[in-house]
Amino acid sequence: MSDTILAVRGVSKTYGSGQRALDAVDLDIRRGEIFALLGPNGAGKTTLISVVCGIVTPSSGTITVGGHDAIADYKPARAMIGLVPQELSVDMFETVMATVRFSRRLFGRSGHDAYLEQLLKDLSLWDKRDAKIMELSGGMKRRVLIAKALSHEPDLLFLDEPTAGVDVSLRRDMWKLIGSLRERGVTIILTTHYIEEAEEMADRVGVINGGKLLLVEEKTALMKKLGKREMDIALTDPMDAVPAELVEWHLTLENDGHTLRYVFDAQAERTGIPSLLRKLAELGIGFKDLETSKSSLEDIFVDLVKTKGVAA
Ligand SMILES: Nc1ncnc2c1ncn2[C@@H]1O[C@H](COP(=O)(O)OP(=O)(O)OP(=O)(O)O)[C@@H](O)[C@H]1O
Repeated sequence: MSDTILAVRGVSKTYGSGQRALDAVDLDIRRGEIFALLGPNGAGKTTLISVVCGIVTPSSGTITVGGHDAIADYKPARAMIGLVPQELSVDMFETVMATVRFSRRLFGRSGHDAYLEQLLKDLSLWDKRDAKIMELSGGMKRRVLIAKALSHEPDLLFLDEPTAGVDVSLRRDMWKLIGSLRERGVTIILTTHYIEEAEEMADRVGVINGGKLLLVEEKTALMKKLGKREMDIALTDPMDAVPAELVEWHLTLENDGHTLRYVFDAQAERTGIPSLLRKLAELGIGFKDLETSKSSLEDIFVDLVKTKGVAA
């Protein structure tokens, strides 16, 4: 079994309107990973999902899902995919069970109620199986969309903005749920505006903007490579300005002059910390505490925006 479940090669899409939504995208998704596709509004995330799912035809390029050509061999390719769309796409008057059963049949799979029962239980929907969708809360409706997408036992699940507009506790529930899906062996691609979400969930992160995939990296490597560290020096006596003798460290004064902040490259061989501390001692500047912190994926994204021109 190949390790690559999805291969996107040179895929471009120009809509009839002339809008170029995807520009020569290459992407390999590994079996079993959680991949977060990060990008601002209009970056091309939904279009990328749509071409893989056969909803939008690419202008050029090829897509292979589990070895099947997603265009020439559409049916088996599509059967391997579950799609949780951004918007609610269910019949409000149907019951939960009828909705997932219908979805399963659409893919030519019948019976196997044991699977659906377990699925609804995993999604905490079993008690609501006979309720009409319109009677459910917003969070439950989202879970129905996931149940629907998983009804035919796909290998690859797309979640388009899984937590857009949901409150913090529901977002955390959703993250837990996504984690448990991965444990069941489902490969997951999620799109998100929330960097926190990518940071929490993803094994790898792709950043897309203007239809171009700007970067694909292991999340931890990305954070390590592009990460900066901060060191806050809590001063014994506050100061009005950074002394001229400390100019080479580009320090900033924070916290009403009580804290000196030093930002340094976590990967650099020389951090500059020992020499800075020596200099402080030389100048007789006393401090009570030193605290270092790592940058988040959010800081990294903001940096990328600056250096690669990703419009945030
Ligand atoms: N059916 C369409 N016809 C014409 N242009 C479209 C169509 N769908 C999307 N676009 C355009 O293609 C570009 C990419 O849109 P897409 O929906 O893929 O972005 P996105 O990253 O999913 O954005 P969001 O985060 O807002 O959902 C945008 O400029 C959008 O206006």
